[in-house]
Formats: sequence, structure tokens, C-alpha cells
Amino acid sequence: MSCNNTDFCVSSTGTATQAFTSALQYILAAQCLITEELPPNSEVKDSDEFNFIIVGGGSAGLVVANRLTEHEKWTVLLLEAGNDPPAESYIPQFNGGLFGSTYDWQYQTVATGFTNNANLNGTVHWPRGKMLGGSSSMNGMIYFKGHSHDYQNWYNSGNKEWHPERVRKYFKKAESLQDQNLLKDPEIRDNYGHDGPLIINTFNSTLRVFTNKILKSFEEIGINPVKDLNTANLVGSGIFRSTAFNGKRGSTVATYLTQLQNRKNFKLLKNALVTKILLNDRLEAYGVKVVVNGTTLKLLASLEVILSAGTINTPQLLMLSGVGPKDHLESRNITCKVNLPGVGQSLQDHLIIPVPIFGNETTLPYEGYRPLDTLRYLINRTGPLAQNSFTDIVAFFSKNKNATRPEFQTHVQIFNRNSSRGLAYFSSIYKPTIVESFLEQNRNYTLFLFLFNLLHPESTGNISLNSKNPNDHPLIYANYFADSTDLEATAEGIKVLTKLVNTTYFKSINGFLSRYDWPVCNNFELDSTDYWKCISVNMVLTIFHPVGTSKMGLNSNDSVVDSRLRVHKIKKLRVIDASVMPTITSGNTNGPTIMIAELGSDLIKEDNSG
Ligand SMILES: Cc1cc2nc3c(=O)[nH]c(=O)nc-3n(C[C@H](O)[C@H](O)[C@H](O)COP(=O)(O)OP(=O)(O)OC[C@H]3O[C@@H](n4cnc5c(N)ncnc54)[C@H](O)[C@@H]3O)c2cc1C
Repeated sequence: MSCNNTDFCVSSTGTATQAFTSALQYILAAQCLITEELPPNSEVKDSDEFNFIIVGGGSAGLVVANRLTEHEKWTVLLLEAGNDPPAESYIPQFNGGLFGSTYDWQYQTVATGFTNNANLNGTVHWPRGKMLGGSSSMNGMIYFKGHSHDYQNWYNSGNKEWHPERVRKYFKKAESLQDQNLLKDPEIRDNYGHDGPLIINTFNSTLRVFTNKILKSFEEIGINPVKDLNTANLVGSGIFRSTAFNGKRGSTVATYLTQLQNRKNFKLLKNALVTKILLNDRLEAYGVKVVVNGTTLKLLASLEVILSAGTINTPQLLMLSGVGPKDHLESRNITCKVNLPGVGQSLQDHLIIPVPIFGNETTLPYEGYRPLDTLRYLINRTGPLAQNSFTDIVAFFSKNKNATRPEFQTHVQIFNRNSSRGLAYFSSIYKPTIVESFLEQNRNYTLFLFLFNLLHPESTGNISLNSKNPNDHPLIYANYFADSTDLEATAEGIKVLTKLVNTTYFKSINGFLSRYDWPVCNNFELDSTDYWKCISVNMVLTIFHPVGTSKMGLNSNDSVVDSRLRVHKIKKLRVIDASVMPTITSGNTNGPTIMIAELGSDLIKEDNSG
């Protein structure tokens, strides 16, 4: 249908046609308001010098860029391998829509044969954002700050900058809590910051009736609902806070970058893949080699180079630059400039096991969104598109009900009967027999999929180079369940969760646990410890929280940066991103990464204020 008035399918004297045309124009214009207008590439020439060069404009990198450019005399260049985020990044419902696209680095773990035999290719997809905002531009927008004990552990192992009280101050510096209901509660109000760039809010879920029923079920099995899990130090269940506002994602682009983009001392290059850190004979970092739209440039930093390329790319870049385990570098024909055995090691991640409870729930709303929902979103940013694609509740729990630091977490996904989404989810990950087990039950029943997660794994993995080519994906060994205590804990934790089938709500919908058809597990009794061990090993996935590959610590034999985030044995080089975590935090890692970047930026300011 053309917008010329004569071509409309109704006869009109003109007034109606004009009204329809202007409505269509309004809608077309409204889509342009979804994305942010971001700065174009700065004019930068070969050998240009800046005070600071930041590699990677993700969750951490944009925070650092924002904080360093507050110092008007410093020039700061941010180099980002990706481009501006697309519309799908801003619309919360499409949070999974960037997987496998050019905005995703599309990493896969190495197939070892020990785990993941039920997964396609025996591997786990590890998406990572390749765009401004990095993974904060494609994540689930869940906001947790970790548990105070997590930071106490960091501090106790010698990282003196990271006392839980100091960490708390930097979370608050980042935050601006905007949920008006929660702000009325003095304890919650006090637990958050109010003037920071990072807007913290709550989704207005269209599934609230159902999520309330599930929260009630959690309560019946002893996981009590609380008003705000961050304030309750992650004990209990509840609605999570989200990094989204006005119906849109609040990535570090929408929060930190939009604030800083007009500062004259800020320079930006997108589509800029850094391939090497330049080190002189005194082992000082003095710049980087970067490929921008096919042209290689050497860019110089007079004060510091800061690596914020994330848990996979930061160690990759260190190793490509000759910093890492000597034997490994030599095996890839790279001259070792600094032998740091810890680079790429100590990898931790939150694994997930999808635990399926089916039930006869017939009153769920339409799954996904319809054209009217799209209109509603374009007009006032509400409805299903303004919330993420899974439910906004989680539970933290332990085997011991009195534990004050949780061992496990679960997210909850609901798939209607005959769910095309469910089918897409299972068939993009698992081999056909697993998909069949889902389809068989989902024909008649709604699926409540509990994404069980082990919060403090003992197993560690590692990242190594496949080759010295910077475009080659590094090798990711996730090593889930390499330590058998993780498998034991996972199976026990899942059995706490499966008690949900006996709660009032799930009984009312004849809820039942369903077996995955995976031959080697079929001899085990459903819901037995052995059954869950078998399923866990064969079907384990990630909830996308890799950390630790440039771990902070005192000893350069096993850690990469000191507690001021300076790379051991090298001057003027820091790492500020999720890779510096000495141990993984409880809960989702975006908030802690932003906190690290806030605190790390102040460390840079302190160390360069002379
Ligand atoms: C799909 C998904 C869902 C998630 N859901 C949540 C959630 O709901 N809540 C939560 O708290 N956490 C979540 N996380 C985890 C969280 O987003 C990450 O922990 C956090 O974003 C890590 O931040 P970072 O700065 O370390 O890395 P990133 O944000 O990934 O940033 C790294 C940046 O560096 C760039 N880069 C890499 N290499 C180079 C190079 N050589 N040259 C130039 N640039 C480079 C990348 O393109 C990227 O922009 C999720 C993650 C993913 C991937």
C-alpha cells in the first residue's frame, strides 16, 4: 500500500486518508527514537598520541572512558572492535535476538567429550557483545551486586583495595535507583545510590500473575520472597532489578556513553580491532596496534593503556602481545616478553542446567508479541516488548536453609504449549532426542523451565590461543565439572528446586517433572542424584558470566594484575573488566563489572595525579 492518498483501500474524501497517512508517518518516525544517536569516529591518524587508550567499549570500558574524561586535561581514546548497537539491542524483548549475529563474537567452547554430549557439536555457545556497550548491549539486564562475602574473600586474599565497604561505595557511585515503590522503603533506599549514571529499575511484567504464583511456590519450599534481593544480600527469592528504563535497555551506551560523548577530550574509534599492545624494552606499555576498517594504525598512550576487552579477549590480547605463559606463547611462535603463567587461567563461569517442570496452565497470555504490541511499544514503550524475554524473578538458595551466602540461583523461563520459542531454544542448543523430549510434553503442557545455576564453582577453565592470528577465536576450555564437588553440589541443588512440583500452585496445574531422553541417563530414576548428575554433565550450559582470566592477586605466578589492577611486571598497563575478578561473584556479573570499572577509574586517577 502506498502512502499516496489515492491508493488507500477505502474510499475517502481526503480527511480519513490524511489521518491514516500521518499515523503511519508517526509510527515510521517513532522507530527512529529507539536507538541513541552516537558519536561518529573521531579523526585519528597513525602515531597520534593520547594520555589514555582504552581497549574495548563494553560494560567496563565505557565507565572508564566516562570517568577519565571528567579530568578535562586528559585526552582519552576508546577503541571498540564493534559498531553502534542496533535497534534490537535497545528493545528489551529482543535480548536474545543478537545471538549469532555480527554483534556477537560467537564464541564456542572446545568440545572435550567429557561434557555436553547432548549439545550440538558437543560445545556451548558463549555469546559476547561486539558493539559499543559490549555484553551490556545484549545481556539479560538483570542487576545484582553480588554478596558481601564475595568481596570479603577478594579482600582476605590480599586485594586491599576491595574491602566490602569500599566496594559498596562504588556500587552506589554507579547507581541511580528509580523504582518509586522501592524508594519509599528506607532500608532499600539506603542500599542504592541515587545520582549515578546507571539507572536501576524494575520491569513492568505482563506475566506478574504467574510470577507471583511461582514466588509463592518458592516460599512453600523455604525460599522466602523478599522485596529487594540486593538489600537482602541475595538470600531469598523475588523480582530482580533491571538495567532498563523508559522501556529500553540501559546498557553502558545509554547510560555512561551518552553522558560523555560531547566532551572534547574524548575520542572514539569504532570497528577498531586492537591486535597488539606495544611494549618497550623497559616493559612499559606505550600504545597499541589497531586495525580500523582495514587500515593498521599505531596509536600512542603517554600515561596508560587500559584493557577492557572482556574475559575472553583481554587475555587473548595479552598473549598476542607476548604476555602470558611462556611455553604456550612459544608453542604459537610468539616471543614471550613477560612470562605471566596466570594469563588466561582461573576461568570461572556460572553453569546452568535447564530443569523442566510441565503443567496444565491454560491462562497464560499470548507468548511473545503481536502487531498491536509493537504499535504499543512504538507509541509509549510499554507492553511485552518493554520487558525481557524471560520472567523477571529469580531465587537464591542453598542446601542448608539457614545459610547466609547462597550456593545456587535459578532464573525462570515459561514456554506456552506448542511454543515456537521453546522449540527454537531447544533446537538451537541440543541434539534431536533432547528436542523431542521437550516437544512430546510441550504439545499438551506449558513448560516452566528453571535455569539452575551453581554460584561458586570449584572447577576452573582456561583460555589459550589457537594461533597468533588476532582474528582467530581463542580456545575456550570451560571445564565444567572438572572438580567433582561441583557435580555433587549441582545434583543436590537441583533436588532442592524440584520440590516445587509438590507446591500448591504446581499441584493445581498437575505439575510434573519430565525426563530428558538421553540414552546414557535413561537407566537412572527420574529426580535421583545420579539422574541429575548424568543430565548435568551431558546438557550443561552457560548463563554467560565468564570471569577470572586476568585474575587480581598478589602473586605473579598465578594472578595477572595487582589489587590496583596493574598488570604484574609491566608499567602503564592495566586491566579493568570482568576478567580481573579473583573469584566469581554470587549472581549476575554485569553490576560487579561496572563497580570494578568505577573503582578502577579512581585508582587510575589516584596513580596519575602528580
Ligand atoms: C547474553 C548475555 C547475557 C547476560 N546477562 C546478564 C544479565 O542479565 N545480568 C548481568 O549482570 N550480567 C549478564 N551478563 C554478563 C555481563 O553482561 C558481563 O559480565 C559484562 O558485560 C562483562 O563486561 P566486560 O566489560 O568485561 O566485557 P564486555 O561488556 O563484553 O566488553 C568487552 C568489549 O571489548 C570489545 N573488544 C574485545 N576485544 C577487542 C579488541 N581486540 N579491540 C577492540 N575492542 C575489543 C568488545 O567488542 C566489547 O565491546 C550477560 C552476558 C551475556 C553475553
